[in-house]
Amino acid sequence: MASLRIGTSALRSSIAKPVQTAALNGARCYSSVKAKSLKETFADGLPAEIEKVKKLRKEYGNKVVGEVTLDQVYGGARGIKSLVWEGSVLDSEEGIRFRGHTIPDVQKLLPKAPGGTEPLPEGLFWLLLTGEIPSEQQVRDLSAEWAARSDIPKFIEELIDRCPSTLHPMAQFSLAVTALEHESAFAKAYAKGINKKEYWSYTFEDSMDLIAKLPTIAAKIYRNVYKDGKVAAIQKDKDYSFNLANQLGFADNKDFVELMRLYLTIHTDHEGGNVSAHTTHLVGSALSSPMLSLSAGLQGLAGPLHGLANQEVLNWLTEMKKVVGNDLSDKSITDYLWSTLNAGRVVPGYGHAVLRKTDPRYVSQREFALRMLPDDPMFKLVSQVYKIAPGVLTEHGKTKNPFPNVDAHSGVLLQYYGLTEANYYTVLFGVSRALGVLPQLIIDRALGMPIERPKSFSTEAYAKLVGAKL
Ligand SMILES: CC(=O)SCCNC(=O)CCNC(=O)[C@H](O)C(C)(C)COP(=O)(O)OP(=O)(O)OC[C@H]1O[C@@H](n2cnc3c(N)ncnc32)[C@H](O)[C@@H]1OP(=O)(O)O
Ligand SMILES: O=C([O-])CC(=O)C(=O)O
Repeated sequence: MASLRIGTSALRSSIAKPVQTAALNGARCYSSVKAKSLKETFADGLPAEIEKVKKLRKEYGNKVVGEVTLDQVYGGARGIKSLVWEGSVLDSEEGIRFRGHTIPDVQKLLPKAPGGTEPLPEGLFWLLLTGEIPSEQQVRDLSAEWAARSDIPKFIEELIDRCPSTLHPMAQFSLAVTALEHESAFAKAYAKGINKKEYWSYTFEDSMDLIAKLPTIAAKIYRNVYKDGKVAAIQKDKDYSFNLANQLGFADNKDFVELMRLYLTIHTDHEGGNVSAHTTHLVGSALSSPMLSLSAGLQGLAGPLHGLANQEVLNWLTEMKKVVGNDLSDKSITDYLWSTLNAGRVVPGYGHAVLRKTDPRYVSQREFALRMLPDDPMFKLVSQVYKIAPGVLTEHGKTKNPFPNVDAHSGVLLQYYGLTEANYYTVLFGVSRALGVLPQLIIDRALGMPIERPKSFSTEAYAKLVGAKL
């Protein structure tokens, strides 16, 4: 472990040098381990990526990729192609593919922990950033590197300690991530004045530091709000998900640790247009640091139509259980669904802006539940809602997608293992989402993506544009 620490600090100090040297220095420091480092892998692939985009734009830059209707402008920009996102693409019928791989693919292909069954999210981070499936050694090295970078500054701990327990965990989380700005190598280097070509290297270092520190921050919030405030130290020889589970206080159950590995893998990335990804990208496009960019993304994730829906689902199911008791008949669930809809509320965990079928992230969690907790009463309730809700929502006639999304299932798995505090759930989603949005931020800086600035018009101006008289 000592050699790793030397490796990390040397890697950090190397970032003031030209990009290629920095990457090679990083690799040399890990030479005892042999496997090619993540930074080196990314740096090696970068010239070809830059060339690919340059060529595409030179040869096809003036091709039309779509048209925009007035309804799309007023309809939340649904379907408008205007973003570049390399890590994943979402198909409305099939669901997410990470660099071309489906969820069952990554469950099969990505390295697991010794004796484990679920993929390690470290591997998905590697895949999203480089497009390559990492070797087992590369994933072990990444776990070790994140563990080595995990210490959080004392003032961040004190900041979290000063938050009232009534402040929502997501507000505490984004507050702490914002305050990590203090540690940003990118912001410090930019203030000194650096060449644009070096932006990605500092963004990489900040992203690695940020990800490494999230479990301790997330656990501190959980332990402060719901337990005794004490957080276990990071175990430097363990993987990221084990450490998060351990710091939360649940690692004595190896099935919960496996759940964390699955959870942190599938919640990472959902192409670029969702609120948390788009916000992180947008804020980052102004060259705000990864810390400020992620914090903004987390604040979007904290909305009930986005990530917070997983909290809403468990609270809604708990309320439903109080009303229906053990009566899980079709009629009883149908009536409850209609009572929600007739109250002018949405059915949380159902519907999606892009998906038109059951979310494969829901399916993978359902499969986990069928294996691990088939008789849990709350899982039975979730299954019965899955059977009834699509029909009710179709009859209701509003939602374009009556099927469940990822958030319809996650809380039920967490509560089964004793993590029952629903208001905390979105923090776990946020830890995972960091692993999805930060690779793109590094790619944005490496490709020299510009500040984002779409055009807006007033209603009067649009009316004029379409030839309408108001
Ligand atoms: C990680 C994630 O972010 S996954 C999404 C998590 N969010 C939820 O589960 C919340 C419940 N679902 C929803 O509110 C929506 O389906 C969203 C926000 C996910 C997608 O929104 P949209 O793309 O606008 O959905 P859509 O085009 O189908 O909406 C049309 C109408 O159906 C309604 N609708 C959509 N989903 C639902 C639902 N689950 N229950 C009731 N009504 C719904 C919309 O509110 C809208 O009503 P309106 O015309 O009165 O405004
Ligand atoms: O894609 C979306 O709009 C929402 C979603 O499921 C996610 O961000 O994971």
